[in-house]
Amino acid sequence: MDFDKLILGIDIGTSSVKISLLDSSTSKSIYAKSVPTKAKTSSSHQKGDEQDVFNILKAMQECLKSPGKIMEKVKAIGICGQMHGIVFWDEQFVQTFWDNEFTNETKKLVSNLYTWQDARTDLKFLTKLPKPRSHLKAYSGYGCNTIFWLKENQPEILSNFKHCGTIQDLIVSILCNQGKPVMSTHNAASWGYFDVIECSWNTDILIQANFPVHLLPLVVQPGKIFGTLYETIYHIPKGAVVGVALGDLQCSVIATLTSMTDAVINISTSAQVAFVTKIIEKQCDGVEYFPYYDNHFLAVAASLNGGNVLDCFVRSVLSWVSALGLTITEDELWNRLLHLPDEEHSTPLIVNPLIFGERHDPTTFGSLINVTNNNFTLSELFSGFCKGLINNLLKMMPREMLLKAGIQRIIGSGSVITRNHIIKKEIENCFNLPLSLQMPEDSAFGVALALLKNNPHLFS
Ligand SMILES: Nc1ncnc2c1ncn2[C@@H]1O[C@H](COP(=O)(O)OP(=O)(O)O)[C@@H](O)[C@H]1O
Ligand SMILES: O=C(CO)[C@@H](O)[C@H](O)[C@H](O)[C@H](O)COP(=O)(O)O
Repeated sequence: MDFDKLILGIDIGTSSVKISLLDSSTSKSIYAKSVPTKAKTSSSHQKGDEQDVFNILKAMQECLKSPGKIMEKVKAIGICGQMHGIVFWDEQFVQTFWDNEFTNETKKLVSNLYTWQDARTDLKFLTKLPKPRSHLKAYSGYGCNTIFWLKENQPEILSNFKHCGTIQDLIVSILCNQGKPVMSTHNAASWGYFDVIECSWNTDILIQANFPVHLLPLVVQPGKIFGTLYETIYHIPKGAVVGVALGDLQCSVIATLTSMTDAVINISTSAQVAFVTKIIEKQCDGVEYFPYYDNHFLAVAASLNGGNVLDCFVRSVLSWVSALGLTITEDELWNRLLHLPDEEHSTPLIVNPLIFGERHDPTTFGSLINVTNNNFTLSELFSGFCKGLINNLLKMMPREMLLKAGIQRIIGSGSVITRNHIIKKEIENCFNLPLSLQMPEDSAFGVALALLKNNPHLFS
């Protein structure tokens, strides 16, 4: 088929980088690819969660290499990714990508990515911080709180680097070869201390608390263009337009939502239930209102327990297998777990899977209930974890809240839903609404679609 104008969407997820090529004349995805980043790296803090930026860039390069000559048709590039996290860099670092020089020397020009799972800012630390002037609270793993912690404990990180942003902001800067980032409200709101209504950082509050406000990027509305591609790479022509980076959460919704009566459940490393609304309701524990588009918000129950919990379970089983002197590959174990026969027990095993706590309740962790002499099996344990994840989402965003908002259907997206039949069935059971499924590269497709919708003139 001959395509005229393509839009490339890139999603920098917590576990993998995904790309999608969207045909601007049909708004359909014509190519998709996902590459695991394997970026988790050791942290100097016991509760830290850090990723190696080079591994993320390498996974992105592998994705970009794969479509080949068709990339010559790319007119615009949209980038989204994991929210809340923060990475620091120097002007020169951006250039190293273009010089193809990822050496130990260039490692000094960029920090690790401190992810949304970083829990070093514990409750004790958070209580010392000023209260943000925003309808959004600032939790552990949020960029501004991580800066507060670094200022007190590792000030050299703040003095060694000139710029900071989310990982997707860094990638936008790299592609345009401009060291200084510009952020969308999606990502700024995910850092905390940002007033979405005023579109401004809480600079006065932050200055009073001796926060290095000079590090905070300029913020613009989502849909704005940041710049253009600096040089031709992977057949993508120099000059292709690059949009300001967006949040993966918002992009997963843009990709899938067809009506205001739909809610979206996305499960990848994390898990969320969200719907679009114009009104910020009185907040209840676990539901936040993140900026979406055009004065609309996303009411979101964002759980810290998603695919990462199943990953943790798989790793535990792998370590038991190895302790017994046996072997099984990780892929084979996933495959077996996803195809174990269903079991019926008069007393089913109940798994409360809160391995990572929740933002609104960070000190309550997981538990097993109703263990009997016949239900403590691999099948019951795995399906218990899967079901527990959905029951936890339901607790955070009750069905009544969805019905009150006029929601009539749930759209399921993210690789963990599309690959896991237990999770699909439990969503239908728990939420008791029709479920429609979308492809796993949803956010990469969504960020490309957002560029098309916000800048139709570029593709006419
Ligand atoms: N081989 C596998 N088979 C099925 N599921 C897997 C496999 N490997 C990882 N997963 C699940 O996929 C999740 C990551 O999904 P992914 O879409 O790559 O995440 P993200 O968008 O956060 O980068 C993991 O947390 C894990 O639950
Ligand atoms: O944490 C929130 C929102 O508060 C999430 O919805 C948001 O999507 C974050 O970016 C995720 O935590 C990371 O996404 P993913 O890698 O699990 O796809």
